[in-house]
Amino acid sequence: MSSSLNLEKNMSLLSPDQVEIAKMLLEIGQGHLFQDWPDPGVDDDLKQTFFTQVALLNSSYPGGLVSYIKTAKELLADSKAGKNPFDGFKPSVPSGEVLTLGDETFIKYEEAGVKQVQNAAFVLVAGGLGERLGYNGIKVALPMETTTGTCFLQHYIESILCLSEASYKQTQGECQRDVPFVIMTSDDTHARTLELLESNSYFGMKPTQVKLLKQEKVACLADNDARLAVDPKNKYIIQTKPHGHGDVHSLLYSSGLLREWKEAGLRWVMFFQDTNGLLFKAIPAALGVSATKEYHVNSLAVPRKAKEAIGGITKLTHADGREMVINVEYNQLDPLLRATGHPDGDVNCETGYSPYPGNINQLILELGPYIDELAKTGGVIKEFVNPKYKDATKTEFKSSTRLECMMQDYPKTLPPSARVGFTVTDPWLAYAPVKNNPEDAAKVPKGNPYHSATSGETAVYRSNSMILRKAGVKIDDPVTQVFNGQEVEIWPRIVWSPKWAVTFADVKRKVSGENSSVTQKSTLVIKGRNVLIEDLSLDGTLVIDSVDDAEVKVGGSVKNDGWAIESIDKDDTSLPEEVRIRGFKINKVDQLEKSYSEPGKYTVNL
Ligand SMILES: O=c1ccn([C@@H]2O[C@H](COP(=O)(O)OP(=O)(O)O[C@H]3OC[C@@H](O)[C@H](O)[C@H]3O)[C@@H](O)[C@H]2O)c(=O)[nH]1
Ligand SMILES: [Mg+2]
Repeated sequence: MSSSLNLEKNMSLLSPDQVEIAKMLLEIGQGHLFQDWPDPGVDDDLKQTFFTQVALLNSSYPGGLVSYIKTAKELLADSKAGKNPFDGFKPSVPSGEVLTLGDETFIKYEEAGVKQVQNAAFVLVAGGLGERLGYNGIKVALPMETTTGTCFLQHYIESILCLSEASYKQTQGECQRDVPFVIMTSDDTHARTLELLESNSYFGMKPTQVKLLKQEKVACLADNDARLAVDPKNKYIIQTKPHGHGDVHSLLYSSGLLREWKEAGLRWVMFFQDTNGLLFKAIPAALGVSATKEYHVNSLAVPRKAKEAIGGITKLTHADGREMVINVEYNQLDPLLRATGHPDGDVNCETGYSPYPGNINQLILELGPYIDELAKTGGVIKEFVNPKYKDATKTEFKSSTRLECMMQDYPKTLPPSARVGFTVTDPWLAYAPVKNNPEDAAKVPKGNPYHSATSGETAVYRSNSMILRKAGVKIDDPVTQVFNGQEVEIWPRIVWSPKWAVTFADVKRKVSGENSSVTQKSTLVIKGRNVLIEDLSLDGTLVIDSVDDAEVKVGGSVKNDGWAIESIDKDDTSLPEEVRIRGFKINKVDQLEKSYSEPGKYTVNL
């Protein structure tokens, strides 16, 4: 009563739109928001800010606040009742396409995939703050490895550019379009992402080729009645929190981009996450799988260690016959298994891995069916709520909560006829995210991936070393070292630019001879496009660069003191944060640097 009285007294301050909003708030049980509003004349500016915020919360959510609160009430009631979202479903292990780098099938899919890249749009979800990592900058600005210092965003953009170039080369004569690249940002990341792009000339992309879509936060809920939570310090501000990466679907839909892409003849939308230096090694082959198997949805997966913080791809079969292959998020897999006759829950099987493939949240959707589905749903993804209750009565929350959604839940609303599949790659090939801070990473169970800056970087060297091995180079075994309390394998620091190779076929073409070798302490950096390695023996550091029109054949023997990986103290505040979160730095003692700035053919015997 007092709330609506307070509101009524303030009516004269409100525009007709604001009056509508106020009425709507009362109708959906949000009268408490006006409870302590003073008479007109006091805080009038703040009251205007309040309505501006509510209008934004209302317009940025499909169906507006009415729909948000309605869903919130339902989900909060389910949560209170302890209802299992997978009630009635039995999990089993699905079968998918398994790829092994370098074998015939892999090469075949890679080739098919490269052809399709020109028909793809790439979408990076990068609105997350990275709370678990605790890094102060945006995650896409972090160096993917510190041998060259290339940041994630640069690597992603160069990979997309080089892949699309390779795609046109394979299908000569067809028109060349600029492959679209969308980045979903949030208030936490938007300005800094734009700044990173602008200060680096978009890393070689055309600014028109890159679109930033900013997701808005959603309103927080204070209690089981879905009453909106206000800022404890300012009653005119509603608390907000991120809604999750699932927002990407409604944003793409409402932006009109999907239609534009369809009209331009595109066929695929590829989604990926902010920090995974390995991802592009698997993208061509995975896209090849999508094209060959005509998958509407293809999720990339890697073998998963039990309890690893990655979702498990699971086949769910309902008692009523419904079936779906879907990600079960890492916090839900164990309870689901326990509730359905697997008393040990989320455990490894005889392979040493969980039988459920690990979702790396790299999704390839076929554009046509994707648009059709979104036309039905408006891009709304099934949400969930995860309140932390004060006690077992579940009547009060420890802090406010909100609805969330995940992009990989997209297939949940698909009809049974939809072609949903997944593709599993080698564990070392496709996934090494940077998510955990050093303290938490050091606590990860032995044998499980750390998902830290330390493991993210060392995984790049491991993967490149393994790939060169497959291409016939003799690569020394790694040594085990401990940085920031994590035991990691240190392989030779081999890094190449996407210009040099975006597929395994590229690597094979550029490496020849039976006698190439790289010792464990070595660093090899290949920047030039047409650098051919033939019978090169490396024990130290070699950096090769060349202009695009130069072809440089490199062989012979290089020996120098090279670049050393050195331990640093993560608490040494005189070092940059990017270095401290790794626990090591590269000490560049000595190197051989070769650079070819004029077009031509060169044969170098070092
Ligand atoms: O609101 C958000 C939240 C997150 N994100 C982005 O979404 C991506 C993933 O976010 P997180 O790192 O928090 O995701 P999580 O680690 O919790 O799990 C995610 O990745 C691993 C998979 O196995 C999981 O199934 C998937 O949910 C990041 O690129 C992040 O920037 C948004 O763009 N908006
Ligand atoms: Mg998260």
